[in-house]
Amino acid sequence: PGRSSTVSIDPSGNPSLPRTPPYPTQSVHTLANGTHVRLKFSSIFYVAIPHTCSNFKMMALMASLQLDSTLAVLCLAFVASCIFLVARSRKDGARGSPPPSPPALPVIGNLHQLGRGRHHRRLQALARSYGPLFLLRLGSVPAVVVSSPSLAEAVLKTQDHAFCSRPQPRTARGTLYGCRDMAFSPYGERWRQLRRIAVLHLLSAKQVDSFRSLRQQEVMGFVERIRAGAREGAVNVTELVISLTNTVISKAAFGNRLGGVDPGVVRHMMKELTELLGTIAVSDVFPRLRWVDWATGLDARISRTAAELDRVIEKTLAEHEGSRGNDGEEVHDLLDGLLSIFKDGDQGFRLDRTDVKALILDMFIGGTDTIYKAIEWTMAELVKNPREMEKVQAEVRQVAAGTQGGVLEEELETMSLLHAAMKEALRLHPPIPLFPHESIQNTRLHGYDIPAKTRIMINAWAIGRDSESWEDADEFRPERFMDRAMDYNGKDPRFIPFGAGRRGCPGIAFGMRLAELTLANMMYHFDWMLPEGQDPESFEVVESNGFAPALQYPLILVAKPL
Ligand code: HEM
Repeated sequence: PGRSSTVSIDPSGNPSLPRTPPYPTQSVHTLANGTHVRLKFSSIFYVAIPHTCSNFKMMALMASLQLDSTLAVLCLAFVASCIFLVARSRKDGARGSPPPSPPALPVIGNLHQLGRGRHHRRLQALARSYGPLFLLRLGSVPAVVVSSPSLAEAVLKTQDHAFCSRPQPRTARGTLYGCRDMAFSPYGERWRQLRRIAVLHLLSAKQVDSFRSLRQQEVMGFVERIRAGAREGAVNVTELVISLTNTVISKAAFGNRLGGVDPGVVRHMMKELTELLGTIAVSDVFPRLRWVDWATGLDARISRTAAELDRVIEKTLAEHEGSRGNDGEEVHDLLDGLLSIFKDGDQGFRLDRTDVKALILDMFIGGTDTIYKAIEWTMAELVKNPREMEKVQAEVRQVAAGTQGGVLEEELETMSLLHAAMKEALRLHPPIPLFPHESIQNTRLHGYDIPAKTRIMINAWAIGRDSESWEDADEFRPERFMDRAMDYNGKDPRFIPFGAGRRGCPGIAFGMRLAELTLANMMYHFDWMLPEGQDPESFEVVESNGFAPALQYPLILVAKPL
């Protein structure tokens, strides 16, 4: 008594029942123990009871049997649908919902769509058709291309915990001690420790400051070489700038203690290393075809370069170890700094000898090509836009007026037009136009599923020319940076020549101090023009081929001393 239960059975299961109810909507029965039972028939569902059953117990039994079998059918259907759904979701999980992708060819996938260089341009064109996030299959390797500021922000900042690793290409594994360096290291505790050491001990503001007189001295020498060259005719600016940046990096890393190795050999080795690192090995895109790298001679080239590099660095290391302590333990160069951590450790982390060598190579890889390209591109754009050059020159000459010997580093701070011209050149020509990351876990980006270990290529070049972010995006207009508090740190995803987030470039200060000081002195000491027969309108600022292009032809200019 007081308790009731409802049993509903759809009569449509029994087609012999008419749909309109000729049945009572309720009936009351008294059971053998005297309990009264009120049986309600829902107005929607009717209990299907064969006419032959007059006894209530029999009716109840029949009803419960029907119920049981219906429930059993329902349960079976439910379990079956669950199995189906789980199976489907597993299948979907494996495939997920991938980003859109251009049609791929069998075996090579989308490799043919990358072209033979200037990949950033081809990828920008593909982004126009497939959107700012699309998937390529490079041989058997999936790679997602990111081409808009908002997606770059997601990859480099908001979701950078998922996208903070790097692929380890064959050439980097072969030359950088199995990617024991920082730049190519997979994300993890080792990378964190290396990064901390690099940021605190190699590239900190204090360390960068400590190289001030080195920069000043080398830039003065550079000015003198231009002056000497100008007396002969036009000057090969590219060559002189490359030589300057190499010398500064080499002296910052090793001082003058090269262990008897000729500076020219160091320069040659680093050139070979950067060239190799810009090479895509067949096994990078077809991991099963390792033998092709051997057959094409790439393996031999990698081994030769690695052995030669190791020999050179071992010699400089030996000389540094020999001279340690002879000068009152004063740290002079980056290798000295690394050796003290090798010997004494740092916050419980001790570098081994291979770590020291790999980290010092990172300084060369990071700094050599990038700084010279930043200077070369800015100079080329200023020559192409003489009115902008005049404005920068006027500012530099006014700020540094009366300074003996040229522009000093402390004077750079107030040269806002110079900074703006440099930023504008880096927006149009980021020295690393496409930089790679790798996902470390399955994740979702922009509504698409990205599996772990997918390569992510950030097209900084396309982002710098995004027409929604930049008016007349292909024009060189430094004034657009005059009233924007946009810096190199990547906080604004529209401008990321140095990347951003936890893998962002740690060498910004090191690189830009040298680049700005060099450019300021070029502006201060000389008037620049194209050689006779060329004019700014017909002068084309064209990229070379390759993964990280420079100017297609060396920049040859006439320098008129002030
Ligand atoms: C104009 C000069 C430079 C430019 C445009 C530049 C650009 C970049 C870019 C785009 C990245 C990748 C960022 C990312 O993945 O989010 C990077 C990483 C890196 N750069 Fe630079 N760089 C410059 C100068 C330097 C210098 C002078 C050094 C060292 C002396 C350096 C050392 C590194 C290192 C070690 C990394 C790897 C960081 C990591 O993976 O944790 N860079 N740089």
